[in-house]
Amino acid sequence: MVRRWTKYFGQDTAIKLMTWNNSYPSFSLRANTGKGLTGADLVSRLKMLKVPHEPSLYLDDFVRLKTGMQNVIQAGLLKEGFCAVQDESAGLVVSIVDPQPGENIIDCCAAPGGKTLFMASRLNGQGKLFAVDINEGRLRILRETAKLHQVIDVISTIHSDLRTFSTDKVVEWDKVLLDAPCSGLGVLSKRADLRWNRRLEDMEQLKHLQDELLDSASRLVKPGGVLIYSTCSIDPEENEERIEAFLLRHPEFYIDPVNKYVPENFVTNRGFCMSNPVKHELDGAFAARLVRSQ
Ligand SMILES: C[S@@+](CC[C@H](N)C(=O)[O-])C[C@H]1O[C@@H](n2cnc3c(N)ncnc32)[C@H](O)[C@@H]1O
Repeated sequence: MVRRWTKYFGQDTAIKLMTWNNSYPSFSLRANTGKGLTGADLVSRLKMLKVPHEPSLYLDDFVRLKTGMQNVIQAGLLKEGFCAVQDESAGLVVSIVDPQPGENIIDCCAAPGGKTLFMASRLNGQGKLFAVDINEGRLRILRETAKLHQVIDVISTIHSDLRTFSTDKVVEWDKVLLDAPCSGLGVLSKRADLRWNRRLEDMEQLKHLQDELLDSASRLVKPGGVLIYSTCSIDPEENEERIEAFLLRHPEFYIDPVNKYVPENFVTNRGFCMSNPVKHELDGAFAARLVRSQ
């Protein structure tokens, strides 16, 4: 991992990344707008609880906490669906999907539902969100949380392997999100276990799966529709390289630069979104927005 980061980012950034991953992680909360709440409501609850917080620099309705998560849990804010724990890097992916009321959206690797629930809250009760996942237990969590967050009415869950689900489907979705299984190398500050478990061979298998899932997800996009590919990895082989390889296999798709959807300092020179723990003090994540031509 150290060799890989030094190769891709240089020694200075590699050291900063390791320092970040070894420090105490900060958390973000998203106010549940699906229940009619706002960021201001969340801020006033946190003030009442005397939990130190600051508003997100990038997203409305998100706040950052360095400490005090135990108080938030004990006060029942998560249990009552007042807010969700969600990193801003995940919020930025939803900004790139840009869900609009009335749209037909499919989340291809949806569980446990962080992004599904945020997207559902943006539909304002109009439209449909299909949540596919291979893991039934994780889909159950998604359904339970969707009820709690009062967004279940717009969500349908589908327990399936995306690769079989997509084979006999008519292309019909306005927007298709593929939040792919990945190494998780962007979230090591919160997932200390991963740094001991990841092996180089995993990376080869993951890249193969990511290509297969991208091909499957692309079958679901209607002409003129949008495919969003995201990971919580900062590794170029799981990100830019997967998209470049996909575009060679699928010339019917082109890159829609993400400048319209996220702040400029997240946009790469190819028009992708990249959050970097060292630069943005968020989890590392990647997203590409691709449009299917007619
Ligand atoms: C990165 S996680 C998704 C996180 C989720 N989007 C969120 O925001 O909470 C990847 C998910 O892909 C699912 N998955 C892996 N292989 C799959 C496949 N072949 N078909 C469908 N889902 C799959 C896993 O079960 C896992 O829940």
